[in-house]
Amino acid sequence: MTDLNFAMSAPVVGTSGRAVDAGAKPKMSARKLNFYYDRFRALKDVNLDIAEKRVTALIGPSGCGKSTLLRIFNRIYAIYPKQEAEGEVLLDGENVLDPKFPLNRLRGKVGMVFQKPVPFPMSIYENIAYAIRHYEKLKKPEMDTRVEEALRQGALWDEVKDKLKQSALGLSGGQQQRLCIARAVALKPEVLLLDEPTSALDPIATGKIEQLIAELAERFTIAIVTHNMQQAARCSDFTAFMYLGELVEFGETEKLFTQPAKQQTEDYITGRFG
Ligand SMILES: Nc1ncnc2c1ncn2[C@@H]1O[C@H](COP(=O)(O)OP(=O)(O)OP(=O)(O)O)[C@@H](O)[C@H]1O
Repeated sequence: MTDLNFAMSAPVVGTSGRAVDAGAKPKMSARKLNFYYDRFRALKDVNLDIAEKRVTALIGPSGCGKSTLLRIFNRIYAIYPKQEAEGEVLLDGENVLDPKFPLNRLRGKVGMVFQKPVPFPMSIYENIAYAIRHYEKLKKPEMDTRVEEALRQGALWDEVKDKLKQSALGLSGGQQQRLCIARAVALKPEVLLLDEPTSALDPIATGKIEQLIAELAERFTIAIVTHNMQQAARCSDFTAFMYLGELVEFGETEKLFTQPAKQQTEDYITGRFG
């Protein structure tokens, strides 16, 4: 598909509860995006818009290229040999794949949270402060405020405020993942990429992260890779269904799950394959 049309006549409230209306303008866009692991073409001419301050879910069977696509959005692949992207990824109109777009600037604007929580082996406070220090020089009281703000945004403050000096490795898996989200939002990014952020968590911790995603969508543009279709339906405003490296269908989540336009999408969401 070529361009996405966010301009709709009447405002619609999506399954996430947020308005999916004409106000959803593209924040990040993939244009004719191809990706190669050496000679293997993992993405094929992908065109996709990620709407500003909305949640976009990437779904599809294992190996279809969801994580690859997410990893291109913050150029994380660039550290690996023999991995190459062709085409463009526009962030507010600027091509972030252009080597002239500084990596540090990109990482400041586009944060990422991985499947397995990866807190640094240091205190809860330092996990946040260490990330901030990479970008900003703050005095102690300002840093304290920023750390608190980030932990509040990560919906973790109340649980950790009395043990900020304790090791982050002592937190539960769900708390560790919220810490990783707090660490990402502490840098005040514009876009948050979440790569299966709940796949290692139990249903209660998953519920907390989903609630957190809904809160964060007020401030950030979010793209989430998930295997869990109920999660995509609950959390996202737009959904992209991918298959074998191609973007098969993209649209409002509610529509895609209730009236998919393509047979392949219908087969996948009804569990006929994948
Ligand atoms: N480092 C790599 N080297 C070679 N091929 C890779 C590499 N990483 C992924 N691939 C291949 O690229 C394709 C897309 O993989 P990707 O991890 O993006 O899929 P995915 O949809 O995220 O899958 P999953 O849901 O299983 O995580 C797959 O065929 C995969 O085997």
